[in-house]
Amino acid sequence: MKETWSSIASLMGVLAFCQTLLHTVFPPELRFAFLKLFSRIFLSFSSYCYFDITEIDGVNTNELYNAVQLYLSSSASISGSRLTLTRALNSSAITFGLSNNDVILDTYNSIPLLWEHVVSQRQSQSFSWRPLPDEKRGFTLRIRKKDKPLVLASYLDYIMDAAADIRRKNQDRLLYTNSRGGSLDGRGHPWESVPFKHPSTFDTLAMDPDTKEEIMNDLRDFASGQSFYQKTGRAWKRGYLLYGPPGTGKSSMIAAMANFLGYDIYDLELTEVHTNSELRKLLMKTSSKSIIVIEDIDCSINLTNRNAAANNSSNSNKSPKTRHQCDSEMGSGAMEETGSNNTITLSGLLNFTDGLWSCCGSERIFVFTTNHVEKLDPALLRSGRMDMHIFMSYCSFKSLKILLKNYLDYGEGDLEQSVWDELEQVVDKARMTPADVSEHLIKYRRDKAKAVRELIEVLKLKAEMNAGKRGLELEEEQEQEQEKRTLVAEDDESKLDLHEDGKGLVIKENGKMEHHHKE
Ligand SMILES: Nc1ncnc2c1ncn2[C@@H]1O[C@H](COP(=O)(O)OP(=O)(O)OP(=O)(O)O)[C@@H](O)[C@H]1O
Ligand SMILES: [Mg+2]
Repeated sequence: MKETWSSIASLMGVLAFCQTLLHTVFPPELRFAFLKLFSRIFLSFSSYCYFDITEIDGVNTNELYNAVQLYLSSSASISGSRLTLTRALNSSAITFGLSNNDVILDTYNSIPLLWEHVVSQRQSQSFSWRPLPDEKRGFTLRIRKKDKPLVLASYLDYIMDAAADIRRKNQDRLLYTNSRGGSLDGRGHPWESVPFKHPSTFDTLAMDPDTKEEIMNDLRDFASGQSFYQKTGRAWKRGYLLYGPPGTGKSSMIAAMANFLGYDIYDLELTEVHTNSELRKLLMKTSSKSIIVIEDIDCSINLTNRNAAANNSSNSNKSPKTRHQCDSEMGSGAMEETGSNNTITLSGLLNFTDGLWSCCGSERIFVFTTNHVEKLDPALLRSGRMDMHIFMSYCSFKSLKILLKNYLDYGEGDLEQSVWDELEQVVDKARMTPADVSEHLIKYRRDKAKAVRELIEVLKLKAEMNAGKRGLELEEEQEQEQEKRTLVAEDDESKLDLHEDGKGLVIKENGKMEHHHKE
């Protein structure tokens, strides 16, 4: 018995010695290693496993941390009573997040997941190339061990996607331009961006409501059609061609599309791009969920001569050549044809929108605008390339109603029926663009009644002018017809005409008639 006690006492002594040794002799790193060992033993008996997602991973910012933060900020079931509020640069919305050391319960496929936001003070820094924040932040995810495969397989991807969506919704759209052509900046980007705050929406757009609805449905189907595009083996992209006279709302429509879908816009200035490969580079640097716009496509490039273009492109594909070589090979004829020393070709552009390269991202919309659709090559118009052709026309009665509602807040019952009738009668004949009409409404918007009166006057005037013009055109046409007829008659007279008229032979030559009586 005495021996047992003495052995216990000696064991205690050893333990106490170990503890003192641990605190005095062993450096903190070793103590930390011991603690880690103990926690590992503890965890091996626990039915949970833990994932740490730290804010800074080595020297890089951990993207997953930001994504989790955003994702959790969208969750309404935050348990803590203290929330952190943030507003990012260029953002119009405020997001809230978990406060320090707060927890939140999430469920995914009916599996419970517990998130904890762990914040601790960073120990005084040794030398570092990059100063680190004073606080060490991270999320710890606790899940049941048996759910681990599912979380690793899809939950984290789901969080990344959800965070990207939230970011897009919170952040203002961006408008990118390639003002430097296709050349790259210091960070290897060919695009420059500015926040895009165009107020145009489908509500403010004056056009036929049925067409508008059709376009909106088309966009909706496109944005939610990932599985459809995958199933049918098509690249997830769509092309729209907007055509019509200047001031009919083509650019406004693009802005409305971007605002409707929450996409960024890449405004491609084709005249600044010099080669097909530059064009391809630009395409590769566009992000998904974006609208790539080429305005006034008929003015940007000579798009009518596809064969010549194809030859040029195949020439330039054979071996890399300098611009100078290429230009001299193209010869002055080609230069005159394109109007500049641009070597972008129609086939290059078609590859850009349609070829294999167009699939290097997904969920992208191409929009081309033109005032002269008849000038475009049929290759550009064939279906599959430009899926929807949208004609933006002069202001119709339906469009006018939208403009009156938006600018003057005049609905159906706010004006007398006779006024509506008057407007309806003249608006089509006036052939005024929505831009002209809205200019008028803005001018007199302080006096609404006057605005409508003035508008009717202008519409009538334009309608008369058009009718006059049409009258003049008709007169001109008639005159021309008359001239033609007289020319034909003169022509007929100049011919030799022989016929009998009962009394004898009549010879008609160059307008002169001779009678030869029968003997
Ligand atoms: N359909 C429309 N609905 C509402 N506003 C319009 C419409 N069309 C034109 N506007 C007004 O006219 C202005 C010019 O329109 P916009 O720039 O969209 O015309 P566009 O068709 O792109 O012309 P262009 O062919 O010259 O580029 C816009 O700022 C907008 O206020
Ligand atoms: Mg425009």
